Amino acid sequence: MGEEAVHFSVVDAKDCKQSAVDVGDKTYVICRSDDDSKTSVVKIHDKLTHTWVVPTILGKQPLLTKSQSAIPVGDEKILVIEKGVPLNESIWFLEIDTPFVKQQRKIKGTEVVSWSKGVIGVGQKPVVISGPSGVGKGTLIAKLMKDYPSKFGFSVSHTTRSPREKEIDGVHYHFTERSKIEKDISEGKFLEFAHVHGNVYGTSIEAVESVTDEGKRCILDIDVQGARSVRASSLEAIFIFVCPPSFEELEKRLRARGTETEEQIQKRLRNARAELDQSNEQGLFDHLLVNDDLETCYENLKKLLSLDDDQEDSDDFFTKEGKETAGYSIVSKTVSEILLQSETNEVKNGAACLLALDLSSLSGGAPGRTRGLKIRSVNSF
Ligand SMILES: Nc1nc2c(ncn2[C@@H]2O[C@H](COP(=O)(O)OP(=O)(O)O)[C@@H](O)[C@H]2O)c(=O)[nH]1
Ligand SMILES: Nc1ncnc2c1ncn2[C@@H]1O[C@H](COP(=O)(O)OP(=O)(O)O)[C@@H](O)[C@H]1O
Repeated sequence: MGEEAVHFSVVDAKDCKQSAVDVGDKTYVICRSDDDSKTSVVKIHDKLTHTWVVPTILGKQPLLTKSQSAIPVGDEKILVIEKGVPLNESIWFLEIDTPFVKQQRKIKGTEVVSWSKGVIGVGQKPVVISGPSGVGKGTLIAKLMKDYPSKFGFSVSHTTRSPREKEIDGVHYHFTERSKIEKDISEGKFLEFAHVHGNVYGTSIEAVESVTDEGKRCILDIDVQGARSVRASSLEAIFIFVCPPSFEELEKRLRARGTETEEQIQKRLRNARAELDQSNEQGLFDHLLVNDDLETCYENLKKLLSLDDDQEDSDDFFTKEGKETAGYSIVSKTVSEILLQSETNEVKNGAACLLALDLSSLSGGAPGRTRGLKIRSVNSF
């Protein structure tokens, strides 16, 4: 197996450092916008029809501060390395024909591309916790967050419902207007959303990724419809359903909490029956937990989480050199690896001037981050 041809070039235009990448019959031109926003602009040239298209860009975008180098990875995405920023901030994928992009193209009826940030290592799978209103999800999650503040982070959902007395905007929920959440959903900013008890609730991609970017394991408290959507998404998670010991006990807890009107309680109890019915559906939840005695249930939840065979991301390279600020650019591509050359070409603080980026076990992708990147130093070069 030899070297693959490298189809890329970096063109320095006056004020706009741009990369042009050929994939199939199209050339993708990636550059910085003319305004001061430093956001990306993508233009697609169809070599057959000689036409240009400016696609809708989805996903969190890289800030194109300096210049970048780019290379296709298969025919679904383009790897873009942004220069002059720390390595763990510099790796991005422009998805051009992944399943997510294909689906969005159909929905929007326009050409679509999507950014996804590359993350070194796989991290731990997020934990989705569902269950009927009043079963104790919030109580269990609060205990977990209090006992393990550096290990777990809560995905703060958006909702159109009004805040309860002790709820804080940005901590328990992002309380939002219906028109705003609908706009953000249509712009692809949400991993999932659902209409629950008469309101819209949704998990933004940013809510999950800001937790995982901090190196913490993300906890999502979402309803069964939301769990179903996450199952169907590119986010690999563990799904737990919390059940009450009995329906009567559920009703008792809901009333004792004292946060809903009688009408709202009735609506939540009606929905609870449907949620409980779906909890046994095959392939939806990985674990069912009965919350009878709170302490026992909490111990069982902890057992479930530590029994998970995910490994902590203990990639030495990432911790040692992920914060290295010397920029890297792509120099070549072999069958399994992409070689990155340090801009300064110096070996500084033990950092390598040549790195091999292994893309063989990528997971996730837009919407969200692309995980599973592996990097090794090639200092002997
Ligand atoms: N699909 C989805 N459901 C959510 C989200 N956030 C909260 N929920 C669910 O919405 C339901 C109502 O939540 P909430 O109004 O806080 O009431 P509670 O369940 O009685 O505490 C619960 O089942 C939550 O799990 C979200 O982002 N997406
Ligand atoms: N195991 C339990 N036994 C008795 N009460 C509980 C238990 N777990 C939670 N509760 C109480 O039940 C009410 C509902 O719990 P909460 O965490 O708000 O539920 P959810 O987030 O699922 O709607 C709260 O008043 C809480 O203190």
